[in-house]
Amino acid sequence: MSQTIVVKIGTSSLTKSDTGFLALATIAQLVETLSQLRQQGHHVVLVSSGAVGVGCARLGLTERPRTISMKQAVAAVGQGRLMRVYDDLFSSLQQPIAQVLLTRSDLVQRSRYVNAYRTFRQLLHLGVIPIVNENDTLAVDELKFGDNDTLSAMVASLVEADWLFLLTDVDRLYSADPRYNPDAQPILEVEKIEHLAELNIEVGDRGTAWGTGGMVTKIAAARIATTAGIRTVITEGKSPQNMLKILQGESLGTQFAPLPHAVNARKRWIAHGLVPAGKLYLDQGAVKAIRQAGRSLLAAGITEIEGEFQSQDAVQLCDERGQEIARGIVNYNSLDLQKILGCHSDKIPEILGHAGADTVVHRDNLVLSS
Ligand SMILES: Nc1ncnc2c1ncn2[C@@H]1O[C@H](COP(=O)(O)OP(=O)(O)O)[C@@H](O)[C@H]1O
Ligand SMILES: N[C@@H](CCC(=O)OP(=O)(O)O)C(=O)O
Repeated sequence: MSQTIVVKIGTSSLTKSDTGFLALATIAQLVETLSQLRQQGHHVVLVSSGAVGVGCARLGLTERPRTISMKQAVAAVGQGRLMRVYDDLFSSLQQPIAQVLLTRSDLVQRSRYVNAYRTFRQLLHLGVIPIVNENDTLAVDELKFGDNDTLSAMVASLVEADWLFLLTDVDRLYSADPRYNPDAQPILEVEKIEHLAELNIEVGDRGTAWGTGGMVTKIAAARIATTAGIRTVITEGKSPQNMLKILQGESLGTQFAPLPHAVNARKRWIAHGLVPAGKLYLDQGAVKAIRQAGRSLLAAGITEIEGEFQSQDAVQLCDERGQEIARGIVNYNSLDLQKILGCHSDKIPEILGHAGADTVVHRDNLVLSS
């Protein structure tokens, strides 16, 4: 059966850690594996990091740039070279590819999100492998994916993928960073992403010198993807052919099972496409009504708000401890909400001087966090 497969490969797998040069054997194997998946009839998207790493190698820089302008300039050098290598290798296997550079803002507006979806579907329909990266050269700091693990999960959700493979320089997730903890235990399967906290996994604060985010962002990506009904696998980048075995049912890497009841496309956009502009703190009753009974949020259940936002912006709904329990589109701006929080809905017209929506966040615009 034809499946949609998104594969993300990190800088740590694409380049040699000692020289920064391209890991050509790995890239060739990746290209062969992805072409094979296409020949088997699957739809394939590659999310490839490496623009900054390859750009640095090209310019003879020995460490990752620190300033934004330098990083953006270096990425412009590296992205072109990276695509040239991919195109040479894929062309020798008669596999057409396309470059898709995304910025976070491309997914915030619903119409642009839907437009991106249509472009991906068309490329996949044509049998092309889109190669995606963040548009590092133009992305602005306030509105960035920041790491390609998150980007790949959002792309997987956008294209309604069945699988997300995160290829990295470790063979799977461990109970702690195996680089510093020789006793770290391998984790083979995560049945429910909500149970991950119980495993007490130590992820450190970052990955390799060239990677961005380390395991933290891979786990965040798994959270986004599994919520969208996508099976997610963390596995070794230097053996991309293992993906074929995993698709045949072999237990390699760490596999995160998809949630059985994936949220619909619009709610996925609310949860991950939109960037929250504020926080609403809820009392226990409201948390229970939203979490357990699937109700809308009313002004009466809000105890405090944070941030300046407009009506129809996305906001985080948090419990009393500040833990996010859901996200949604708010029906009031922050100034009005400040006046009506804690009040019964009947009192809203009197307080504001005009009739407002009955709900602060309607349940159709509200998505529970996993
Ligand atoms: N619990 C953990 N299990 C496995 N690896 C971990 C863990 N915590 C941190 N890491 C580190 O994450 C690194 C991979 O992340 P990163 O360097 O960002 O790779 P990539 O370039 O593939 O995105 C590994 O090399 C490893 O040192
Ligand atoms: N967009 C950046 C990569 C960002 C990133 O997440 O890197 P990595 O952790 O190596 O996957 C680049 O192409 O260099």
